[in-house]
Amino acid sequence: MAEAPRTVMELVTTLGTRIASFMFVWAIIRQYVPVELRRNLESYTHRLLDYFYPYIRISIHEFTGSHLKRSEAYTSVEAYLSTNSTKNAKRLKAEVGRDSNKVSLSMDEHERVADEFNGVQVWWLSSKVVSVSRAMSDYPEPEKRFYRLKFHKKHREMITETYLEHVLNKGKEIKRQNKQRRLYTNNSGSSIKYSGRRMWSHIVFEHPATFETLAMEPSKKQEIIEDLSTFSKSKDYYARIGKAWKRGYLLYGPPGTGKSTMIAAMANFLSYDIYDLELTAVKDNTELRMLLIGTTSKSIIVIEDIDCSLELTGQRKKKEEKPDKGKKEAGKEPKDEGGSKVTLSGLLNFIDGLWSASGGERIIVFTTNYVEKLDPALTRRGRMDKHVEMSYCSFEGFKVLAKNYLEVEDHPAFDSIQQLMTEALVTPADVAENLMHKTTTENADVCLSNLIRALNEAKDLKKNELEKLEAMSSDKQKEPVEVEAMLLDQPREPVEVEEMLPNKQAAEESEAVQVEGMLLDQ
Ligand SMILES: Nc1ncnc2c1ncn2[C@@H]1O[C@H](COP(=O)(O)OP(=O)(O)OP(=O)(O)O)[C@@H](O)[C@H]1O
Ligand SMILES: [Mg+2]
Repeated sequence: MAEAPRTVMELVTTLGTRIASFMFVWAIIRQYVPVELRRNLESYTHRLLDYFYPYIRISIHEFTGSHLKRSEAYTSVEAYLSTNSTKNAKRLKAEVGRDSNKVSLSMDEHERVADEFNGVQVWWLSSKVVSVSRAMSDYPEPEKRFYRLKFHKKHREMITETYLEHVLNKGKEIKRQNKQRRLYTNNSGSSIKYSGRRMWSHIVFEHPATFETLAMEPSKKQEIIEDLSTFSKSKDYYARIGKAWKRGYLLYGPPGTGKSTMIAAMANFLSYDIYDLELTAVKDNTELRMLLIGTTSKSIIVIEDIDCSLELTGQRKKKEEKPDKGKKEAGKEPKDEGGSKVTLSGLLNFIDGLWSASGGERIIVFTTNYVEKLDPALTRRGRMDKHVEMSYCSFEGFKVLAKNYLEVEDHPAFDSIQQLMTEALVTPADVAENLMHKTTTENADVCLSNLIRALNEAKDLKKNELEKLEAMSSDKQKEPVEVEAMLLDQPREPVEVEEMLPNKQAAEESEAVQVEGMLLDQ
């Protein structure tokens, strides 16, 4: 037992003597051997050491070449190691990135962390080189920081081919998630210089909507979440089948059912930027193409209220002169004379992905209150891959809103609300409006009774409308005679006659044929 300390002492002594001898010889070499020879000697020594040294080292420098731009590989490794090092490293540094609002942690200089990939152990070291002239110069060079990866040489192939790619991809993903997202809008046509990004102006996108706070059928919500996450992981799949990596969503439903909220939730879920494309401000197809080329990868391109945007709805547009019930505000009506010359075919080309030869994932979302007004060419499958109906509020939807707005998951008023919701049509926006505190003294009980009152009102309204419709349909029995009389007085296009009929949809099926027949007879 007494042997052990003596052996250790001997070892230390021997090692000390060897180091001292080496230092002595090295000092003599430095002093008497010419620089050129010394360099050669160093190089041979490194080669000799490398021959016996079983590890390979790869350095990734912060700045490469003469550019003062940080290397993307370095920042990706930094981001990749941030998660690993927060768990394992003892010395960390905290920074807030230029495009981020979060504090990000990374390894401090000369810190080392281990990582494991497919059962193989690797080590990362963070280090820096300080230039000798740095301290004396008036314009000091920046410190040259780098990461060094060390692994056993028997894993060379796996590390260089698979692990490094994994690190860079993972790092890019983390960087993107930490980045502040942006909401871009297209500038007015006249001021556009056709130079990519200048066509878009942006603000920081900070919408708090998430799928968790979105009120909609749970199974439908889950389907969308899965669709989005499959899409975002399908780079290789899209490349294999030769399709542009994009996905089209058509969101339709009455105002206030959460179409815009859903877009924000999608952007937050995928950490994508949003490009809100105002088609009425786009001069022509060329400008549309330039705008789209100016969008970045991993973004959602949104065209809201597509039915109100330009002459995209084909022939039927001319027929829809009368604003329907619940139609958009005046400001959202299409701009016509002298405005945009974007055509349906221009837009279809864009959706078909001809422009997106530059690759990169993009989601295109159209929203509309009137899906039936859109040209079928615009909505056919393959162009708009997913059609999502955003509908009136269900009881499940209400429960999500009650949790968001009141932090209430159960309440005695829920039973009557559930019953009323089967009898009245209200949008999630209506429900949200009632659940929101109007004063500081309003509590959950008050908000829920407000909602019950609103539901009762909606129920009465629905009842009155039904009664009116019934009255109208009984009047309709006399109509063919009246219409025939009008037609004899003043012949019209069959379409216009259809417009005059109340309850147009039902009339289309049962009576349009009859009226057209009458016209032909004339
Ligand atoms: N499904 C929903 N889940 C959660 N909140 C909703 C939902 N639908 C509407 N809201 C609330 O109502 C407000 C209006 O909704 P939103 O703007 O998303 O409706 P929209 O369908 O886009 O309407 P429009 O057709 O008029 O553009 C939102 O700010 C949100 O607070
Ligand atoms: Mg909207």
